Amino acid sequence: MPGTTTRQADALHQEQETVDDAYLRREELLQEVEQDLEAAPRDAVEAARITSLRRRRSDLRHAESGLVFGRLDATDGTSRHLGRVGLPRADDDSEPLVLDWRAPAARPFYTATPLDPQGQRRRRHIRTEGRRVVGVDDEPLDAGGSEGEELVGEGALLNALSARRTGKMGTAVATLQREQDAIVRADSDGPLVVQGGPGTGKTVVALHRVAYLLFSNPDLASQGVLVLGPSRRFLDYIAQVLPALGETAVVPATCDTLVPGVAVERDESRALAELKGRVSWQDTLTAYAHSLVPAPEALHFLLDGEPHTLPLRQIRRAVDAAVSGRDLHAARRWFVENVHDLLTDAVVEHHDELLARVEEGLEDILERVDASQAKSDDRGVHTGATGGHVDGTLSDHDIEQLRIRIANDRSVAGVLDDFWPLYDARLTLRDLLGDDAALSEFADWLDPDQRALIAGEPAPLASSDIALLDAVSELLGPIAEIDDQGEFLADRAAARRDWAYGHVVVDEAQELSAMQWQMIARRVPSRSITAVGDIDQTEAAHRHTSWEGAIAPVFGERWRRSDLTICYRTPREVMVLTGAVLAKAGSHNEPPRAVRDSGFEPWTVQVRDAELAATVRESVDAMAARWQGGSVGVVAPQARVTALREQLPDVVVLAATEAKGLEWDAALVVDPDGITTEPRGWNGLYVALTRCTQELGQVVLPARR
Ligand SMILES: Nc1ncnc2c1ncn2[C@@H]1O[C@H](COP(=O)(O)OP(=O)(O)OP(=O)(O)O)[C@@H](O)[C@H]1O
Repeated sequence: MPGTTTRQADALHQEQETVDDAYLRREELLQEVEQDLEAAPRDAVEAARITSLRRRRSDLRHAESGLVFGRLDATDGTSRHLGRVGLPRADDDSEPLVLDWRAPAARPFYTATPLDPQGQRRRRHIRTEGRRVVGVDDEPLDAGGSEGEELVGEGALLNALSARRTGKMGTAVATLQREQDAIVRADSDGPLVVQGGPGTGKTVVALHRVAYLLFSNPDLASQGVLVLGPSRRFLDYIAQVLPALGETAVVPATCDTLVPGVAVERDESRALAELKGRVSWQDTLTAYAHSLVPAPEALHFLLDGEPHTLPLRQIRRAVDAAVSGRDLHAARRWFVENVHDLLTDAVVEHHDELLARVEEGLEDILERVDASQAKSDDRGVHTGATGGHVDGTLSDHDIEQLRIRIANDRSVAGVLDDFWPLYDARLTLRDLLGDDAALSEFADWLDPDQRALIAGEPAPLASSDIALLDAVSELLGPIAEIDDQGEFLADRAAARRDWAYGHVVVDEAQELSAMQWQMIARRVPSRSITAVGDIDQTEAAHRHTSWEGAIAPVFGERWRRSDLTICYRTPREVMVLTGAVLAKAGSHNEPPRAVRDSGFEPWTVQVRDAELAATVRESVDAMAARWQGGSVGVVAPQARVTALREQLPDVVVLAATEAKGLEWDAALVVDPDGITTEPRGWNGLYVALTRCTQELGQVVLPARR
């Protein structure tokens, strides 16, 4: 229809003008920020302003794509453009040229429907390639509607979803759906667990939530946000999806990298990973750390050749006072200071006794000398702070000097070190884990075989040791105060094990052991946590089958749950296969509903072992030809991966474990039965089947006996 084409051309033209204005305005704003940044900070207020300017610069620089992606036309005749960052007009008072997607006024863009138009007449998605507007998708919101209109901006969404997958994760900021938006903007008090099946946008939601929280809660930038992902590859996503995040207040990490200066040094069996992830370790380690508090005894010191003894009674009191509510090293510091005081008192007392004895002797002599002379001497009065050096008693200053000398005395320090040594966290953990007798005392919930398994492990750290090490480090406390260093908050936070973050986001949260949850809880005293995951994709050794089982040991009842129910990745043709697989995995959940058809029926070829290699090669080549410009991936049982990789050097070949979180246009699942016999069983196959955005092929071998 020519009329439609003209209207479309007009719309493109009109939006191009806005987009051009927006890029110009962004340039101006960037220049202003650069100029402001040239001035060196003079004080703390200035320094905070500089930090916020840097953040603004980073936001502006990284908003190159998606600078403007939408428009809302209200029923009152006003309209607003939306984009990745807000762009105020030069005369700050009027409506911004572009509204930040995170601003409250932008919300109807993600939530308005014809049934609930929220004062809006039309929603427009503006598609751009670079700086060029290539399309607009309009959705009338004033035409009334029916129940069950599930998708927001359907045209733009389906367009985005059918785009080729290049291996890089795209941004979904323009097409976030209602149930996703509700989670992105949810309150951040207390733990929020988001359950979503494959392809429901859990990672998308988690990362956009970080951006939203930082925008809506400026204080968060000074506390930092920890984003925990399953792997380095996930962490790279952060830079791809929300590039501006990485530079300032966000610390990306995996559970294995959470303790600064410590890395995983070896693999471990699933049996050991499961055992060492149990929450019972928290009590075990607490009791073990407590056993390191020394048993009180009288302490003997030698100062300036003089012996001094602090009796058992005093030491017991000092130890008891020190340990209450403190970690072991803080208690030790408290105790040591207390002993320095006690020792100072003892020396002063000793000095006074000596003096008194000298005075008694002197008085005998003085009685024999002229009484008037003795009177004028006035030696019997203790003048405290001022007269000490005159009359032989110690002044406050003398006592302070004495205390300093005692605090720096090597022999005193030696006695205290012997009595209450400093503990290295790693050696302490090793001492416990490597000692069958200690394990039977402090971990009586382990049976003898389990103890032997743990005590027989080599010293280098495995992944499950990191969470145990973190718990031990917390119980011991730092040996000395740590200096905060680094220009950006993210650098300073990452360098400290004891940094208290304002919020923590966890992706693939179903994989966390109870001890890893403890490790996270320690880092966010406010418990402001967003955890996204799919309990049905659990791979970790603990194999939790419910969020209650996974979370309750650490958070009890104090957490909320939200569900994502729509699958944006995997097409309907494939998702219908997954219900049976999920049931075989023992899940009571339904797979998520697919949002679209791909038009490709999943296919299966049966081969004998001898034909496997050739069939896989052929299938991959055919898929690659069909999905040019996109991606093809192969998922196979672990035991076949090496051989397949040699045979297909140009294709990604992964075990089901490694494929979690990834997606390709086409996926070839090799030997699905073999995948179900791996430790993850049917859950592994569920992951494998849900990796494609368009086409699924399966190469099946004869059933095993
Ligand atoms: N609202 C959206 N708009 C556009 N694309 C989206 C949207 N939500 C999700 N997607 C896309 O769907 C795909 C799946 O998203 P994502 O990887 O976040 O899902 P997931 O739930 O983490 O999946 P998995 O459980 O398999 O790891 C990605 O390509 C993502 O970009």
